[in-house]
Amino acid sequence: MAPPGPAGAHPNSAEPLSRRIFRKFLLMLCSLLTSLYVFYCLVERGQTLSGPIVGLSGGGEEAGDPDRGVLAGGPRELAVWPAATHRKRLLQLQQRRRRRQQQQRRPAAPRDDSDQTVWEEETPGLVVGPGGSGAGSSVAEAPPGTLALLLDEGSKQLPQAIIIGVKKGGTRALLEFLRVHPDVRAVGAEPHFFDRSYDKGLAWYRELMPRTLDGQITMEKTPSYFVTREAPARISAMSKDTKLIVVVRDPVTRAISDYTQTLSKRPDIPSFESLTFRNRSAGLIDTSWSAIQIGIYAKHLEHWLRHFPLGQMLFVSGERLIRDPAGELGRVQDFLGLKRIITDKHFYFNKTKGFPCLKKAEGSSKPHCLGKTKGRTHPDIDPGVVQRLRDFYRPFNLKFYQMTGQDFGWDG
Ligand SMILES: Nc1ncnc2c1ncn2[C@@H]1O[C@H](COP(=O)(O)OS(=O)(=O)O)[C@@H](OP(=O)(O)O)[C@H]1O
Repeated sequence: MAPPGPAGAHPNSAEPLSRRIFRKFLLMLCSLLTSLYVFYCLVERGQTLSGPIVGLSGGGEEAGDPDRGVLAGGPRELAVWPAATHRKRLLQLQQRRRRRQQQQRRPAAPRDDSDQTVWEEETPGLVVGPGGSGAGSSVAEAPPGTLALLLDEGSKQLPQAIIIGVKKGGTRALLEFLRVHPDVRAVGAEPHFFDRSYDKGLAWYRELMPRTLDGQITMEKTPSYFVTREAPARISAMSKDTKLIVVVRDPVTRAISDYTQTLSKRPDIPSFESLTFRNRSAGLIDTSWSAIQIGIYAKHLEHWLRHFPLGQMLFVSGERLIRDPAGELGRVQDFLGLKRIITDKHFYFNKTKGFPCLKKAEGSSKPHCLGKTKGRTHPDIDPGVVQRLRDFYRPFNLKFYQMTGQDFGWDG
């Protein structure tokens, strides 16, 4: 018979000491293994959802940007939007790579009839200081393997949509605003392929394009296409499905804007009034002057409609693009089959500039207005000459309204 134990002692207290120690050891081992497993799972989850992204972004500009549904809050949002976040980061990396390529390709002697000279100044984040933008500094922190993998993603495509005009219509503003959309990738400079460089071939043209991922649209803008006779047939030969966007503006203001640009580069040119007329006393307009000729929209449109159905063209009002950029961007996103991501939350009116600006430009967290060559002060033009031009354009404008089914309101 075993000796009685102390009062209240456990019935198993008779168990040998070594066995009790072994049981305790087993228990501790189990808890240790469980903790290790839980810890491992947490680390795994963290890496899948945010590891490379957080590592690359170093904090990320997306935080608190509910518009894109990316990184709006904590782990729950990460769990919901990992693909979108990854994609956004890819975009930033690709953008940096594109900037490097564009800087290498910078045109040696820009022509004076386009905004090629200023696109760089107007392309947000191109000049990256020592600290770099959010995207810039993040690239430097990326593990080399990850970076190489990310930079190799996507491929260059011919554009599926082109802003074909019109010069001084507001084409740069439209492109810069559209680039905010995560599914739009656009070349910054004007390629001038279908008017000046067609002989270089489509492979050359494609090489100018940024890389895109599945579902992203490649775009470019060259406003002179709208008035280039060969452009409709050439674009149609590239793809009959190309979507065409035309930003139009009151042709009289457009002509003055065009003249103002030329004047800024060649201050010694004759006055607007004298260039307008072939014979001033007879009131005969000089339609061979490009500043006047470009504004006869109905005539140019006729050429396009021989190659493209009207439904494949979108006419954006340059005036509304200034008054209500989000409204016009809504129409453009619908036309391109894009989710309406760019909304009024993306814009603010900059009183100093006198134009709407972006709260955050593509790949940047800073506000961005277009450069000083956009929104120039126009010279005062003789009101009689302005009236004569209004009379000249009226029938063409009415024809253009009929053709497009849109009244742009330039004639009262
Ligand atoms: N948000 C914003 N900021 C600045 N400027 C704006 C904006 N939206 C439209 N615009 C108008 O765009 C006009 C220039 O048109 P483009 O970009 O098509 O010019 S260009 O053909 O590419 O040279 C430019 O013409 P000017 O005012 O004559 O300089 C502007 O009126």
